[in-house]
Amino acid sequence: MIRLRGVSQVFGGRRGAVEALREVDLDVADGEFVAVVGRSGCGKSTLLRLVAGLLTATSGELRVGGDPVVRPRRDVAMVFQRPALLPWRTVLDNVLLPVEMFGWPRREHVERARELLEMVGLEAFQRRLPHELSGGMQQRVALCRALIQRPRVMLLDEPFSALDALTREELSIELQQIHMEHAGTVVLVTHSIEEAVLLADRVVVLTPRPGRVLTVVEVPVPRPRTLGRGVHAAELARCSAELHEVLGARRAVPEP
Ligand SMILES: Nc1ncnc2c1ncn2[C@@H]1O[C@H](COP(=O)(O)OP(=O)(O)OP(=O)(O)O)[C@@H](O)[C@H]1O
Repeated sequence: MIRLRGVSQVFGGRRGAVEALREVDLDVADGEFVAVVGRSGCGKSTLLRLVAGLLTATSGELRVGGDPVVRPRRDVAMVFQRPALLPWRTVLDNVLLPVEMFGWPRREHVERARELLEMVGLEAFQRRLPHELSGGMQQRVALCRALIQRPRVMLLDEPFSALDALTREELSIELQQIHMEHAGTVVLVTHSIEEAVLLADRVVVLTPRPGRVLTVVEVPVPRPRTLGRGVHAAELARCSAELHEVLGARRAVPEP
């Protein structure tokens, strides 16, 4: 589904070039959930923006569903750290925004938008404005806005990092449910190892800038996964420990 071969990204700037990614190879299968972790500035968001077609790679090959990525695609949706809802539109109309942008018939999609809002517990809020909602509720609306596209690929760029710890856990569990029900391919950028291990089939660790794939940790735990003392807690803890070790070990290496 997603295939990166030798993908490098160099940003030009007045104070010199910044090499964000170097020769990244990565495959993400249909329906797979992959998390990307790494130190701040290692190129995680850049990687997502490349897959989304918001940026063109300096070099290398990038394909989604077999096609080279040259621009944003309708079957690839992205959710950012901030929900970026339009403040003057109701919750329902925010969810329907992609429908308008793509020129799809509104009437056929209103029911689907309501179903999505119901799925995340916001059916009673569809006529409210974004400022009447908490941060967690706003991010749920942003998830619904992405899902209305029926994307084959969801790209999530630290979607829960601005939320408090409990809301973040709640939304992680909801995201797992969404992935199980919609069976799409998901790439999640996160700073949280626990979140990555709870949600992902594989966790890709990038090196500090320039980002390269340092290692990939498999999480061989069936879903639904639970936080805390579930039957698979020991296996999830083992994966977390492995990732902490890999990321910690890199910190001990002096920067060149
Ligand atoms: N448009 C741009 N122009 C110039 N440099 C950029 C641009 N976008 C990103 N960079 C640089 O590329 C590097 C990687 O940035 P990126 O945002 O992808 O990292 P990240 O791993 O997502 O960071 P964080 O975890 O802090 O969000 C950084 O050094 C950043 O300053």
